[in-house]
Amino acid sequence: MNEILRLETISKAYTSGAGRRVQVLDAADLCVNAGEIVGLVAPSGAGKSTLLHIAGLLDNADSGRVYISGVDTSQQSDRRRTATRRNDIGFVYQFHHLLPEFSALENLMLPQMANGRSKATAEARATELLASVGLEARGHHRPAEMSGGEQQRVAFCRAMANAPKLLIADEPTGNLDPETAERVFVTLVKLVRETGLAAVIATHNHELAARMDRQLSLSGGKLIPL
Ligand SMILES: Nc1ncnc2c1ncn2[C@@H]1O[C@H](COP(=O)(O)OP(=O)(O)OP(=O)(O)O)[C@@H](O)[C@H]1O
Repeated sequence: MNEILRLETISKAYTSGAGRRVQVLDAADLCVNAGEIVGLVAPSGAGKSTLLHIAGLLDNADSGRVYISGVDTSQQSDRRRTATRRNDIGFVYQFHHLLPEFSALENLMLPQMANGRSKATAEARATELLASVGLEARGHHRPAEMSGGEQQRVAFCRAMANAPKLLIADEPTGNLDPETAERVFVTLVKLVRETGLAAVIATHNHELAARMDRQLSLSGGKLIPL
């Protein structure tokens, strides 16, 4: 088994403005292998986004450890962890967050060039990625010139642009009508399967979650199988 993500006894609490302490995660454990898609289905406020932010190295846990490909990121410097996040983790959110003034191709080239790829190499990969989601004809369109489903497929490609090992997706189809959500979800699964990524996908959609390899929920701050 090629373990990509391991969370060990992750705890996180927030203190509200009124001084009330909310223990969102309480010694949560998770292990995801390469090629595995894990669905995270839990009620609103259960802590899905908090967990994904910690797993994606966007936020720190109060205690516990996050391993990416066996490396304990809790022991890394901030700089090193930022590099791990940029190189090894791709993110998809409910809203596409593409840069509005740039074309689809440019949106896929920029993160690669920021990681040191040449313009020509970045463009070749961007073109290949767009073709893999059936959007070869949309490369020169800006986000506003594409449908919601197309925008989200470009966002998936952007998450894959730097060939990450781990994909973190927070409600990736939450903003789409059911039919488009279905089509976009199929594309996401195809991309993940082709690349052998490990993926953690939070969704409110039980039907989509049922088609992932494993489904987990959050209860009392812990991850439990569904
Ligand atoms: N910065 C913060 N300060 C205080 N409380 C917070 C903060 N961020 C999140 N919370 C609280 O932590 C809990 C978990 O939030 P989180 O966003 O992780 O839930 P979620 O499961 O992703 O919810 P949703 O499905 O509605 O997006 C909620 O009760 C939320 O109000």
